[in-house]
Amino acid sequence: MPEPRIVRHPLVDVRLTTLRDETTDRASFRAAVRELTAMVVYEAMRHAPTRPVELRTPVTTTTGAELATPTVLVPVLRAGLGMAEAAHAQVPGAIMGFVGMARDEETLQPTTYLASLPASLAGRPVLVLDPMLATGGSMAGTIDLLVEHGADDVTAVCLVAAPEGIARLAQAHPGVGVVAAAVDERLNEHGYIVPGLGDAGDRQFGAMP
Ligand SMILES: O=P(O)(O)OC[C@H]1O[C@H](OP(=O)(O)OP(=O)(O)O)[C@H](O)[C@@H]1O
Ligand SMILES: O=c1cc[nH]c(=O)[nH]1
Ligand SMILES: [Mg+2]
Repeated sequence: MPEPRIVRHPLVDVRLTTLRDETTDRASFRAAVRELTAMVVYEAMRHAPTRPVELRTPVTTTTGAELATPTVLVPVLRAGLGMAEAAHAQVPGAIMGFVGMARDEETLQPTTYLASLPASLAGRPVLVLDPMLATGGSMAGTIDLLVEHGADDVTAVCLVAAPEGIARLAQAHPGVGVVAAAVDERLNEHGYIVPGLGDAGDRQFGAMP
């Protein structure tokens, strides 16, 4: 597995601080998720191949660029839904699939409740969007589904990752790259990232009953 790519930038640090602060309200939290997603997706697309396009400016003709292969974005519900629109704004031509995963907070095992994906993902770069990579179970399970659909070029795009999740993903899917805004210290005994930001789904959308 390639080394995780951590986006280092003062504007990233400021947004992360907003996310980590327990006094941040839900609307401000969602706004920081969107802003940070734009930065992390920008980095995730750094090596995307382009092809030349000829165009006219008001002054002359010139050569521009367009993405060579349509990207597929896959937010992992619920928390990844907050990243979807900002990622799509960065890559407007992308198509989007959806995976729903919920982690049992006792066993830490994820259950899939939704998989809406293009029939074939072969040859298409796929960015999986989930703010939290904790034990790595949800991300590894999502990528299992993508591989079943033929995916061969997958990047996990996260906001906060734990070393444990990165290691698990490296073992389960060694070809998958990780791009994140931060790699934190560790998981606690409840499987939460430390220092982390709490439950990214609850902080955006409210606690489930
Ligand atoms: O790496 P893991 O240990 O699997 O944990 C990470 C997962 O936990 C959170 O989702 P959660 O299950 O809380 O669902 P939610 O987005 O609906 O809150 C998060 O958004 C990831 O999907
Ligand atoms: O810290 C964590 C771990 C899993 N899921 C979250 O939302 N936060
Ligand atoms: Mg949650």
